[in-house]
Formats: sequence, C-alpha cells, structure tokens
Amino acid sequence: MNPVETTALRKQFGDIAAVKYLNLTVRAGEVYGFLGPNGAGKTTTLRMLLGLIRPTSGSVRLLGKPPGSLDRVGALIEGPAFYPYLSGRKNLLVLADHAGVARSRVETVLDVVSLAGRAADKYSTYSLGMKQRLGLAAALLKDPQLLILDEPTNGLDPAGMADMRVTIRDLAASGCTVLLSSHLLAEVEQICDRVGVITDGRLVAETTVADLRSGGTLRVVAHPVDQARDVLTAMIGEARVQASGTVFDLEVDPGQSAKINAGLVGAGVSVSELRWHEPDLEQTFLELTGGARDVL
Ligand SMILES: Nc1ncnc2c1ncn2[C@@H]1O[C@H](COP(=O)(O)OP(=O)(O)OP(=O)(O)O)[C@@H](O)[C@H]1O
Repeated sequence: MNPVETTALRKQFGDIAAVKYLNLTVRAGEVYGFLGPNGAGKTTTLRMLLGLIRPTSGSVRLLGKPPGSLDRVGALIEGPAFYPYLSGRKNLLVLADHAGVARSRVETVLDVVSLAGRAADKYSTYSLGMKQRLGLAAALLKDPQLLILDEPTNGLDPAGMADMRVTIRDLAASGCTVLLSSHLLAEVEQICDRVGVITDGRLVAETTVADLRSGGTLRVVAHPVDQARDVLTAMIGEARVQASGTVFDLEVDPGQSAKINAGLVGAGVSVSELRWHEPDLEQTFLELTGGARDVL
C-alpha cells in the first residue's frame, strides 16, 4: 500500500480547471516533492488529499483509506492558527489536549523542530521561521506516518530554510513519509527522493532526483573539427556525438574520458578542453513547465 494514491483527481472552480486528472503515487518512506510554478494546482491538490475540499471527480487514498479523520496524517497547509498571547509550548498543549494526545509528546515535538529553547516565549514574539517550525511541531503531535507540507520553507530566510530541510530529512530518516510542495527546483533537489512536476493542473513529469542529475555529457573541444568528428564517430557512433563548431557533446559515461582523449590525440587531433558537463536541470524544467521561471 502506498501512503498516497490519487486516481484521475480533478478540481474545477467555475471555469478554472485547477487540477486535471492527476494520478499521484507517493511511496512509503520517501520524501516526494510536488514542484510547480505559482498557480499550478499544488495547494488545491494537497487540500483535496486532506479532505479540506471535495474533488470534482477522481479519488484519493491516504494510507489506504479515503481522506478525512486520519490519525496518522500530519499536515502543514494553511498558516496554522495559534494563540498569539500563549507560548509555543502552551499552544501545543492546547492542541494536544484537543487531539487526545499525551502531553509528554509536546516536549518531544519541540525537540524535533529545535524550538525547545524558545518554547516558553509568546507566539507573537516568534520569527516567521519559528512560527513555521511550531506549525510543523503541531503537525507532528499525533506521530504521523505521513506528513503533507505545503511550501514548508516559503518566506523563510536561508538559515531558516536550511533548518527546515534538515528537520524534514531527519523525519524521513525516522520512517515518516513526506509529501511537500514547492515552487523551487533547488529546494526539491536538495530534500526530495522523487519529484512530480505539475503545471497548469497536470503532472508533466515524475522522476527520481538521482535521474534528474544523471545524463550529463562529456564536452570536448577539438580540432581539426572534421578529423575530430570522424575519430569520435568511429569510437562511439554517430548518434552519440553532438557537434557545434569545435565543441562536441558526447553521450558517454564520465569514465570514458581518458580513452576518448587518447583516441583523439593518437589520431593527431588537438584536444583543448575535455570536461564533464552536468545536465541543464533549469532548462529541463523550463521546458516542462512551459517557461515558468518561478520554479528556478
Ligand atoms: N477557491 C478557489 N476558487 C477559485 N479558484 C481557485 C480557488 N483555489 C485555487 N484556485 C485557482 O486554481 C489554480 C491553482 O491554484 P493553487 O493554489 O492550487 O496553485 P498552487 O500551485 O498551489 O500555487 P501557489 O504556489 O501560488 O499557491 C489557480 O488558478 C487558482 O487561482
């Protein structure tokens, strides 16, 4: 059983089709990044997953059940409502009592989000990052198997973002499955195992972050060009040689660079550059999201 499964999930707001036939699968134990530009349909999807709004059609299974009052799902989706005049700790105690969770759990979750040192201070004195961490602490009270986080680092400064990333990875390492949305490619790349790219309500790609990073080329600058092309074609085949002037991009493993260099030099070709060229993730995402620059 996958912790999250949607089938042909769709949401229509009047004339706006916010989510279009979405099939989403989040596997147990992974951190899944739901990446898309502003307005792509991420929040609408997460709200449907949590049963906060009803899908127009299609279905949702969370931990094998329809959405609703699931004890083992934690969420940070809309800015959580806390009492400004109570401390962080007192706010969590109120929530714990309301949810029937043991009060001792409050200290545990304060530790997990590194807020124990400021837990006695009033919520109204917290920075945005601390407010966000308290929101996460609240989502963790019921010791969830699945965490659903909508843009968990939105509005945080770089240090706050880094803290939040570490906390999320730690939670995943302790066995919690995490689904988070983001409009930042770099963030998803750093925290997630797999990524689903959504744009205009549709899932346009789903892949592992490892796969995204693979697939670079060996870049060679060599001349005379015609002779270099002949040697390279003979060595690895025409289909794996892309040429632009004296620059060749070769679809080979990085480990083949020494052999290719030796082949070229041995044939009397002069090699002035030979280096591994990483795949251009930004370009890939621009293409996938129709040029939406706010994912970068
Ligand atoms: N309650 C609503 N009524 C009408 N339209 C809505 C409503 N909620 C969302 N939409 C529209 O649905 C589309 C998807 O919005 P959604 O908030 O899900 O996107 P998002 O990917 O989460 O973007 P953001 O990062 O900006 O929140 C947008 O065009 C939005 O204007």
